[in-house]
Amino acid sequence: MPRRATLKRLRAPDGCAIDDALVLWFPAPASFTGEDVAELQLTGGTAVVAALLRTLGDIDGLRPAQPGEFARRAFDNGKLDLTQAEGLADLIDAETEAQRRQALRQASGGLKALAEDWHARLLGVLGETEASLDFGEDEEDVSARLVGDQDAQIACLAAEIEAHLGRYRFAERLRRGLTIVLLGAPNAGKSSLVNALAKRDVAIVSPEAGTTRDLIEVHLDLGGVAATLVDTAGLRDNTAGVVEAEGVRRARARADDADLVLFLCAEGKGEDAPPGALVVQSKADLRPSGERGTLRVSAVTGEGLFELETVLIDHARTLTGWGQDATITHERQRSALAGCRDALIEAGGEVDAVLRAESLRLAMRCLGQLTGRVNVEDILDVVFRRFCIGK
Ligand SMILES: Nc1nc2c(c(=O)[nH]1)N(C=O)[C@@H](CNc1ccc(C(=O)N[C@@H](CCC(=O)O)C(=O)O)cc1)CN2
Repeated sequence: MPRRATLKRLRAPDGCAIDDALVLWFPAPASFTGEDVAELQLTGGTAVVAALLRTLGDIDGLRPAQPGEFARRAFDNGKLDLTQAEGLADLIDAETEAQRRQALRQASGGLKALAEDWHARLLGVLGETEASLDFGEDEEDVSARLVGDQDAQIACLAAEIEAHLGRYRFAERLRRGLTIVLLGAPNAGKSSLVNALAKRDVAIVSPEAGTTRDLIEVHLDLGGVAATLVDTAGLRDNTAGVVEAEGVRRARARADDADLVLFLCAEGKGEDAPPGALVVQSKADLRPSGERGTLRVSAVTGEGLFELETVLIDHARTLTGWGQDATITHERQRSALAGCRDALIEAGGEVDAVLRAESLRLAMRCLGQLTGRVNVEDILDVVFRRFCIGK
């Protein structure tokens, strides 16, 4: 029965029972891929699955799907556009609430709908531009009025796209997760803080300065935003050996690329913190209470940890444009849309109707690349390779 779960005994060709399974039958075109799809939901277990795969493998024309093959077929059959396929891959990878929401919006066609609206409007302007080519000299008034109208429409489209492009940076950070690098002198208590924030022992701590040599990463969920906290070797110039020196070099390199640097200091006010770093005073239990406004934590007593987490969540949300519902989340999407915007700006400044029409067609081609409407085999490979087996 189409689209109904039915309990069936599965048998090998020789009649031997394999399993009692739920069978779902999705006749084309109402399926995920748009093709006929049969789903077998087995009891589970290694031997059951192996027996079924053996039996299916003996059937001519059947083979296991490649990674991304289901999504690719759905795309080829018009069930998904490229931005939806990207959203789906992100949804599968999503680890936090904000990532899930952003990915689901894209998977359910948020960007596709915008692109289709832009495409329809572009087509309208292009049609008018081409029509104005047919006006003669004696109809100059009409043609001038039409050009003014087209200019307004083109400028409006370019501005709308620009506004979406402006939020890309935030959405991209949210999708891949933030990198927060912890810097500070040896023995400032960085590893203890990492363990306290991770709420488990991930980094080795000892009273010995220079314990952490290589980078240690922990994943945090900062109020729905995914972040990787990187514990580093303490910064000192007279390192104990080549291994520690390399650790310090790596720490600085990671900090240069970080979205946020936390500078931890056990003494003083962090005067030697790099510019833009968030300064945190550690070992608060051993210090006289400091001035108001400075973040003070103690991994021993837990003092200040809640406040630090609150500040980190605040930063994480600011860095990822919390509540902005950005639509462009991948560099591929950004560059296609930037091309579209550039072509629109070009078209807007163009007085010659033939050249203007040419730029408008280029803008439409860029939109086609965004959604995959334009056939671009190399782009498709990159997008669908990301999926795991069975999707
Ligand atoms: N059993 C099962 N659960 C699953 C999936 C699946 O493939 N199988 N999915 C796999 O990702 C997700 C659901 N995604 C799906 C997307 C589209 C269709 C589908 O049949 N689409 C048809 C009909 C739509 C409708 O009736 O509204 C279509 O688009 O024409 C099914 C599942 C999550 N859960």
